[in-house]
Amino acid sequence: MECHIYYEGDDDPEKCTARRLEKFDEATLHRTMGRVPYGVVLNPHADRALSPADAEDGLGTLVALDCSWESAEAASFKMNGVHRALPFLVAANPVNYGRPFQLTTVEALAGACCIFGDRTRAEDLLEPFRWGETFLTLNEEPLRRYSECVNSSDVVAVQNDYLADDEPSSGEEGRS
Ligand SMILES: C[S@@+](CC[C@H](N)C(=O)[O-])C[C@H]1O[C@@H](n2cnc3c(N)ncnc32)[C@H](O)[C@@H]1O
Repeated sequence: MECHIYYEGDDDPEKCTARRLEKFDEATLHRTMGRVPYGVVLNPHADRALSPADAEDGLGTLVALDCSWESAEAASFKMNGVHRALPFLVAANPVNYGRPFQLTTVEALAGACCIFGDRTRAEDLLEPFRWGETFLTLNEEPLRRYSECVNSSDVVAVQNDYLADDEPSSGEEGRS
């Protein structure tokens, strides 16, 4: 699975996972939108959830946008391709540990590889990060279940199990 990243360069370079992926030859960074190849674009604003059915449409290419979350608005995702949102997965990085949906670029790419059944590629992507393995451990069950789905509707049905578990039970709201 080829990984390409459109790099905005507006986030803390010390914590930027895209630059580290480039350093370890795991992804190609692009600073010009026109150079980003066609592929499955990991876009949290997309209407449809990523599923194994998208693997072929992306022609073996995954694309992410590396920028700060402040600038990751819908209009920023102008890359050419099949736009898909990742289903419920939790972050393992120290900044957003345990938070669902708001993943780093490497977590998003690795999660997508797992959903496409390419666990080895996911492990290679996460290898340069000290918390990389934790991402796979934390999300072991949902990643396996998503990878066994046929299409986006199935993925959303599985996701609903985790969303229900993630809601605070009555009486817990407001507790610190
Ligand atoms: C907003 S950037 C933040 C990058 C962070 N500064 C880093 O160093 O990794 C994260 C990117 O990963 C992808 N991504 C993260 N969470 C996602 C989700 N829930 N669905 C789809 N793509 C997601 C998107 O391409 C998004 O732009």
